[in-house]
Amino acid sequence: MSEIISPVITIDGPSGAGKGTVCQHLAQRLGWPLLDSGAIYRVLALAALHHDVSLDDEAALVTVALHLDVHFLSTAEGVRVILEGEDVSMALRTEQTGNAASKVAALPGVREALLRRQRAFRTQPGLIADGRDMGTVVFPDAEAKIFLDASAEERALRRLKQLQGKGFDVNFDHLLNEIRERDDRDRNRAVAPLRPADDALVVDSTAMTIDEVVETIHRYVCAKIAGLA
Ligand SMILES: Nc1ncnc2c1ncn2[C@@H]1O[C@H](COP(=O)(O)OP(=O)(O)O)[C@@H](O)[C@H]1O
Ligand SMILES: Nc1ccn([C@@H]2O[C@H](COP(=O)(O)OP(=O)(O)O)[C@@H](O)[C@H]2O)c(=O)n1
Repeated sequence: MSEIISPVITIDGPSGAGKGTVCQHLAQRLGWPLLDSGAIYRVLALAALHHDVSLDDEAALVTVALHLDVHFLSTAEGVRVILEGEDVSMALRTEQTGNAASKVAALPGVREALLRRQRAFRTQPGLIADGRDMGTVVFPDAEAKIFLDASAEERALRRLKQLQGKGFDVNFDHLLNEIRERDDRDRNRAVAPLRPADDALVVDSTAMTIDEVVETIHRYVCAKIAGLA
């Protein structure tokens, strides 16, 4: 009996480009589940801190990655992330955690250790995968690949408003520096660097509203799935 391979839509791009927002809209429209791969790297960074593992100790981080005890719970208020029985949903979204995630994500052994866990999210009727290397490494056979970008200044502004809305005390210059530092690390690492897949649609959202981005990507994805694009 031949195995049925579920379709995947990948949305990759730098921090603050709008990947999570677009993925949530697509998930609602298509009724497909989501993989937030960045959350897995963030959880690993938090687990390392909990266990006093240094963010450059590759061997110890691989062990933590292989035994990660994490659950993603869908609730009316959104997804709650439970690490080793503790709700870490708030700590997960800080820029410090994002920065720590990008340090552990640069280590080849860590990426290899998390590959199978990410691929296991592939399911019927299809998967929407959000990250940095979804279209290039994790799901190279995806049906539709999108690389969503925006200027660093626009992304820092979006992040500022988003974090302020959640009650975090943040500052634009600091966020811009952190975004640039993280972009640099993600784009220049040796394994699975942040870059568009050769067959990705590149969307620059700097001057686009959320609705415009969602419409553009939804239209492209539908055409791809129907075999028209
Ligand atoms: N095109 C857009 N214009 C204005 N704000 C946007 C746009 N896309 C996303 N945002 C906002 O920017 C913030 C970051 O978006 P998010 O989807 O979390 O980005 P990412 O997942 O790429 O890091 C959110 O508050 C979101 O509402
Ligand atoms: N597929 C992925 C997803 C995230 N990451 C790393 O994890 C960090 C946090 O990812 P994220 O998607 O949660 O970050 P934001 O785009 O939400 O800021 C990124 O800066 C990357 O270094 C990765 O290397 N590969």
